[in-house]
Amino acid sequence: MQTADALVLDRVTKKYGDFTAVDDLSFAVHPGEVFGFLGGNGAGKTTSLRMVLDIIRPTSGSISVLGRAPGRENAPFLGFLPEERGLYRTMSAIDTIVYFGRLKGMSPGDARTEGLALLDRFGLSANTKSTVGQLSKGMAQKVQLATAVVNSPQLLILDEPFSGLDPVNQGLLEDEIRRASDKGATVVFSTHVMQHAERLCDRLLLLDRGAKKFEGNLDEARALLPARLVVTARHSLAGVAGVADCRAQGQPVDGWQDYAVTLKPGASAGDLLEHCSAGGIALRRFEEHRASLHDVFLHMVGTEESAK
Ligand SMILES: Nc1ncnc2c1ncn2[C@@H]1O[C@H](COP(=O)(O)OP(=O)(O)OP(=O)(O)O)[C@@H](O)[C@H]1O
Repeated sequence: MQTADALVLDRVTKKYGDFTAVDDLSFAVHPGEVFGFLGGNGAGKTTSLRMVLDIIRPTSGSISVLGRAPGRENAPFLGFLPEERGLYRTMSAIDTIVYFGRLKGMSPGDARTEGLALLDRFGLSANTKSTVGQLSKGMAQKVQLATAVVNSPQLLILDEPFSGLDPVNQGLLEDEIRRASDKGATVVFSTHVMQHAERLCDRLLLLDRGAKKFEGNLDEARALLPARLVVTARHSLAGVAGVADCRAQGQPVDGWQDYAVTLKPGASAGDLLEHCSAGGIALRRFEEHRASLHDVFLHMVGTEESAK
């Protein structure tokens, strides 16, 4: 196990009775990375993150958090936004943040100073003394985010942080993740919304029914899907090296026909262009369609439903 990694799961399994929620899962998150933990409903994301936080214990396997076993002594270095948001409804916003800062070993003064700065940055400076019960759901969620980052954690773990936030606050959260990363923190966040992962992640892991389907960066994820292009040519590209499939689309115009082209695994659009020019095949349009993470997810996990 590499202790230099911020987080390591080594062959971790979690069973509930006969049901395997997390299945022999291994991965490592490198220091300073923004790491996306992706999977559909019930994939095992929350279960895995709870084991990292020592809220539940693995059935087998081992976990290293900043080079140590999971446990309370990691609290000063960690930030955690749980999936179930839950704060004391009668406590004020600032007292809530100070309370969590104290739990993580901060002095009351430091926690208060940082808490006020966070509330200001999150647009809640007028609500510092409002009780959590008086805040809207999205506002309360921002207070909870503040409790996670108040101690400037080395490792920030966010479980479905975007759910329940409007688009403006989703943007604010993305900024906050980038800010933590710029300050040197390692960030792990779970989501089933691929667009956030696409914008933020250095690397990502795709989990399906408790098991790892993929670990790597975005380009590596996209390379799992065959490249697709739309090409306008005088003749079909079927038979050209690297082409798996070439289908005419619509009717030809002045002898020019649109084709949807799918390449063989490993073949690139650049190679196809070279083959066309070497073979004297005239082209009018040559557009590569980059696979989105959503496409990759559907390809790896199967159903449209699980991507929602
Ligand atoms: N305490 C428990 N007892 C029994 N089964 C559980 C328990 N906690 C989780 N599970 C099961 O483990 C599986 C993984 O759940 P988990 O909450 O980790 O998924 P998730 O990836 O976070 O899903 P979601 O995106 O829906 O939150 C689910 O099938 C769930 O029903």
